[in-house]
Amino acid sequence: MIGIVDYGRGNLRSVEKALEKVGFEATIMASPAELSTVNGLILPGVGAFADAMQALEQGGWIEPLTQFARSGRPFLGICLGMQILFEIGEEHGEHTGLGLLTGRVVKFPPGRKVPHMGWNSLRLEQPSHLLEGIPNESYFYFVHSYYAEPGEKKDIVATSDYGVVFPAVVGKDNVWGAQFHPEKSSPWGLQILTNFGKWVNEDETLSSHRS
Ligand SMILES: NC(=O)CC[C@H](N)C(=O)O
Repeated sequence: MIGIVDYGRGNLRSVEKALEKVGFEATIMASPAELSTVNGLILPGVGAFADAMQALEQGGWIEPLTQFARSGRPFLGICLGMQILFEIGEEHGEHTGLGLLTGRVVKFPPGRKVPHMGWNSLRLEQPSHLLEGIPNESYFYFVHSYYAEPGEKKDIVATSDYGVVFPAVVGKDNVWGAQFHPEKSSPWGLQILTNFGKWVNEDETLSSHRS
């Protein structure tokens, strides 16, 4: 079972529907107490960095999400949900993120229209389970004005180019993020959700972290 974190800032239904479409059961979770019942987690997000972190804090999510990431179970952040995986966000001042990945989230430099909105292609930087079967240069749907600058280059799995080459997919161990919206990026976004769902089903860390 895949949990979708409901902290009042997400495109929850579209993520749930997309997962169902590709044959995976998902549950929208309004409380961190439910984290013990899921084998994989999706953190969606729409809006501003600090506001999302505040909403997570108010909902009592921060420590439980950190524990979940430590448990080794698959964790995927989408769009703003990916950005807040990092240590610092520069949207409207500097704000602390979840710090599950090292690095910061910065604004696109002047000279291009923001938000970067619409379809853009992906360049695969390294092989990964999450992007298995995704051809190089396939298109995904983006809406964002900020992008991640990971502290570790090896966490960059795929990039896109919007005048500046930025990470479109990041990942380290079990913690992954997509700057685009896989749930709105048929057909290849659905392939990514399929890969994630398969990974969740194959993962066996839940039983050892259930206590
Ligand atoms: N679409 C969004 O919610 C954007 C997330 C973030 N505020 C950004 O601009 O990058």
